[in-house]
Amino acid sequence: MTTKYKLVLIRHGESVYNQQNLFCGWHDADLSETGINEAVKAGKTLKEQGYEFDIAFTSVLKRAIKTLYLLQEELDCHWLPVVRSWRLNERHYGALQGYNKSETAKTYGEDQVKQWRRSYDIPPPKLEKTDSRWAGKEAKYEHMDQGMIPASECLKDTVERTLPFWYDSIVPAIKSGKRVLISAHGNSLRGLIKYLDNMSDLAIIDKNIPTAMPLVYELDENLRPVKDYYLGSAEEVAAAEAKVANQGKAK
Ligand SMILES: O=C(O)[C@@H](CO)OP(=O)(O)O
Repeated sequence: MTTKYKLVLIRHGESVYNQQNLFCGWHDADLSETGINEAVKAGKTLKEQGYEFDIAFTSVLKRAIKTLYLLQEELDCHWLPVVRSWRLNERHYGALQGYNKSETAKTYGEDQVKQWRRSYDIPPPKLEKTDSRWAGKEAKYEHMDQGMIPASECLKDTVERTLPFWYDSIVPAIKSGKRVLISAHGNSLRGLIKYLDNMSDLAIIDKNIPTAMPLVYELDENLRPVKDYYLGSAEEVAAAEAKVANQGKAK
């Protein structure tokens, strides 16, 4: 297999919800100061390593949009066409959104929290339409088919709504020779990676994505991965992955 295309994926920088260890999902949390710095650092790394892009894709959540903008600042490519879609949003965390992950582990147990966070097909408890956190109340989802607004999602649900966007919008861009950058979220990217790497439902459980660390996928002509790597040292990546995994511990 030889590399024909390079795709760069990045999870947004640390958000204020990540900082406070709260389940975030579709809540539109902003970047924290650390998250801003992480995104700037990632932009500098891409610049130093000579990465250039022709198009970018992101979600409709500001932590991913702002991360992308900070990369554009560093790469001096503000002109880049940017396509935003709710289909790249974070996995919807249902009624858990806004709750502290460690506190939730203390109440329900670490195993239950790990199941909610990482099982492939068990969704967290649903959010009611009457709840003030219901996404249907937000302007950004006004034009969306209201029946598509999730009450909660497991990773399988997330994959099912992300892949149509991959096939319809991202694949044609890659195949037309455009250098693609995707700024998204821990779980929307885990879903995409599961698909690209053909990972089993069990294997994906232990995959955690660090904030704002560029992940390069080299793809062959059929868009199958030839290799993938983070633009960061192995130690840095391992520490950042462990940090994400440990967020669900009771502590
Ligand atoms: O809270 C969330 O929305 C996600 C990403 O921050 O968290 P987790 O890693 O627990 O799936």
